[in-house]
Amino acid sequence: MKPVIDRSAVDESRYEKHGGFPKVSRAAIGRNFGPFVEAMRTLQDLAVSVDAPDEIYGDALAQAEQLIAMLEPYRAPELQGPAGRAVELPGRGSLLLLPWRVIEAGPDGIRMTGEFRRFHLGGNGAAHGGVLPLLFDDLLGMIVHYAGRPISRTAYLHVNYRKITPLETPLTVRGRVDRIEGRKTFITAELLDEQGNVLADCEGLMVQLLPWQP
Ligand SMILES: CC(C)(COP(=O)(O)OP(=O)(O)OC[C@H]1O[C@@H](n2cnc3c(N)ncnc32)[C@H](O)[C@@H]1OP(=O)(O)O)[C@@H](O)C(=O)NCCC(=O)NCCSC(=O)Cc1ccccc1
Repeated sequence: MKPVIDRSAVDESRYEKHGGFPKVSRAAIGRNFGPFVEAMRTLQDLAVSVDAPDEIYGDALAQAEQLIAMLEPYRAPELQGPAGRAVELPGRGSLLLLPWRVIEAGPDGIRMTGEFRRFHLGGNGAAHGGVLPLLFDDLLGMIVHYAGRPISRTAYLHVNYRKITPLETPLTVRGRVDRIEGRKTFITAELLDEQGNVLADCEGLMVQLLPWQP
C-alpha cells in the first residue's frame, strides 16, 4: 500500500536555524540493499532463537567472519551509508529501528504498521518492554518533522504498558501533537492491535533545540 504523506507543514529550511543536529537526506539505494537488511533481520531472529549443535555455531561463526571481512572496508561515518536513510524500507533500512512502515504522515500526526519479531522477545511470548520506547521515540521524531515543529529532542517519554504486546502480529502505532508551549511540543501516541485494543500509550515532551545545542 502506498503511504499517504502530507509534507505541507514541513519546514525544509529548519536545519539552518539550529545547532549541530545533522540534516538527514534520503539515500538512493540499489536493488540489493532492502533484501540485505531483511536477511540481516532474519539472522538476528535466528541468533536469539536457534538451539543448534556447537559445530553449527562454529560454521556460522566462520561465515559471519567472512561477511565481516567483506563489509569492514566499507565502514562509513554517520549519514553516509543508506541505513536509516532508506525511507522506502521498513525502519528506514536501519537494523536498530523497528521494521515498521509509515502508512499516513502529515501535520495531524502519523500512523505506522508493523510487527515485533522474535528478535524483540522479552519473555513469555511478549515484546521486550524496552522496544516500545524505541518505537515511540522514533515516531515522536517523525511527528515533530511532519508537524513543522523546529528541530527538537526528546526530553521525556512516559510509556504506559496496558496489555501484553504480542510478537509476529500486525499492529498499528499512531500519534500526534497534543499541545505546544513555547519550545515544548507535547505528543501523545498509542500502540493498537487489529481489534483496536490499546496495548501501550505514551506522552512525550520534545524540546526545541537552541541554536548552539547538538
Ligand atoms: C535540549 C534538551 C531536551 C532540553 O534542554 P534545555 O534546552 O537546557 O532545556 P531547558 O532546561 O531550558 O528546558 C526548556 C523547557 O523544557 C522543560 N523541560 C526540559 N526537560 C524536561 C523534562 N525532562 N521534563 C519536563 N520538562 C522538561 C523545562 O522545564 C523548560 O520548560 P519552561 O520553558 O520552563 O516551561 C536537553 O535536556 C537535551 O539535549 N537532552 C538530551 C535529549 C536526548 O538525548 N534525547 C534522546 C535522543 S533525541 C531523540 O530521540 C529525538 C529524535 C528521534 C528520532 C529522530 C530525531 C530525533
